[in-house]
Amino acid sequence: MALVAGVDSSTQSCKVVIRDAETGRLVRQGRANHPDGTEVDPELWWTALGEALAEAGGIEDVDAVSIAGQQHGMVCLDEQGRVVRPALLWNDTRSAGAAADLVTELGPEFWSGAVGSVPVASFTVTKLRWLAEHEPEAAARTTAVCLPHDWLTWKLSGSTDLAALVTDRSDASGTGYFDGRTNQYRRDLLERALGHDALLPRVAGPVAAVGRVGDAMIGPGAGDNAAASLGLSAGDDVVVSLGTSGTVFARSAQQADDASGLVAGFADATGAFLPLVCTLNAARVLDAAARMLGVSLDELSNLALKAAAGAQGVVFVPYLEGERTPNLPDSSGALHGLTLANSTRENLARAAVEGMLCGMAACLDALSAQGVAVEKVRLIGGAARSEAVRQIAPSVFGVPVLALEPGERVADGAARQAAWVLNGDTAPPLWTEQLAPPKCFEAPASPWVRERYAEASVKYLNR
Ligand SMILES: Nc1ncnc2c1ncn2[C@@H]1O[C@H](COP(=O)(O)OP(=O)(O)O)[C@@H](O)[C@H]1O
Ligand SMILES: O=C(CO)[C@@H](O)[C@H](O)COP(=O)(O)O
Repeated sequence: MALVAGVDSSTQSCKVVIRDAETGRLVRQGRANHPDGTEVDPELWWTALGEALAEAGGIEDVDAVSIAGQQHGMVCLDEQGRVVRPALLWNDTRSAGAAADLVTELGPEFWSGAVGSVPVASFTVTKLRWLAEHEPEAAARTTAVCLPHDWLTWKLSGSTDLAALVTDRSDASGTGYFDGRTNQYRRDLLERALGHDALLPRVAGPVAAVGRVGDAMIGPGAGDNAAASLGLSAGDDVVVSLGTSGTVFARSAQQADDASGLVAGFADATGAFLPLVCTLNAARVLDAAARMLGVSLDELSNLALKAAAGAQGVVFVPYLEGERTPNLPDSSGALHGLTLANSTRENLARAAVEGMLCGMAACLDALSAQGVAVEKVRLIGGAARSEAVRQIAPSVFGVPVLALEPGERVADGAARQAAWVLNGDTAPPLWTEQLAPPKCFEAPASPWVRERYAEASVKYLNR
């Protein structure tokens, strides 16, 4: 039996699944935590990967491995391949001013036309501009720039040669200096941001073997959302992922071109595209609400389900990390509409779930405005484990919600890519044993919840 390993090096943790390459049956798994914070020494990801692989029983008997990871993070390397400074993650908003400058210099239409997306603080290109302006010495020492999954793939291969750095289209498309239509880097945009050219990872095709670790082939890997899309075989369904980030995406034959900046024109992991909308506030909104109420996440879910839709007028505006969609990097969260009568633990719990979901519903609207049909959604990510989220989501989204058994969809997608690399077929393997059929949640739409949220959230912009 051939085995494949898939890795998800995500914001909060590193997860590994080892599956049967032919059927997709889960054989072993492991995980390890990442540190908190939006600036992280990449060595800590490497340590976590080692721990997660060890917990999964190692990869000595594995035939192929692929690494997926959080998108956009800026990993700068010097001439010797050493990390120049801690990586700035996708949810670090210090480059919001740099993003605004880059958009003003060239115009939003230019950006969406050139690279499919109008950069916000999450994009690598804005972090490089921030580096050039605030840490010019570190910018000058930057010989190569890569992304979290590229760096881990390189480390796993054992190479120290910068020329061996490799990425894939999906993650390259989140940099802000790669055009997924031509599959070419826009070095002019890299130079505009960093102040000089730099070595960038080679962009490998979706099924290229890019190296070896022991006897195992290494696949090109992917950005985490693209890996989830590959793992789910979601067809035309729209996916809502509720991890640290909240993302909404769907496969498409065309690169998005949204000059409003709401929809990012990313590439997927199969050679197509993945229009995507992303918030900074998803699962951690529920973590924060549970902390405030002094309850577990399961208790938070029970409380939320005891309150009526609309939480008797309480609105939780969820901009706890600032926000990316809408682009409000300096905003903060708020509890709105409290009265003596509605100030209950149940309403607060419900408002947290509804607030997070209303943020995602706006993302669904943005995707739909780009021509993507939103007839039902597939729910994944850590917060999709919450029963309250599963039951309330269809009423906020206004469409049925398909929820799978809890699992590691990004790591699964990376494993499926590894199996594809191994068998070299024209299409990814059909993994009959991988996914139990999703459970469908339906509920009458509750548009007044979104209306009340819209009224409340507008009062807290940039505060
Ligand atoms: N039962 C649950 N209810 C709500 N949130 C949950 C539950 N289980 C896990 N989570 C949350 O999911 C998040 C982690 O999800 P994950 O998709 O792994 O995030 P990331 O990929 O960004 O690291 C954490 O914030 C965690 O608290
Ligand atoms: O920035 C984006 C997508 O553009 C995020 O989706 C990151 O890729 C982080 O993902 P999670 O760790 O939240 O899954």
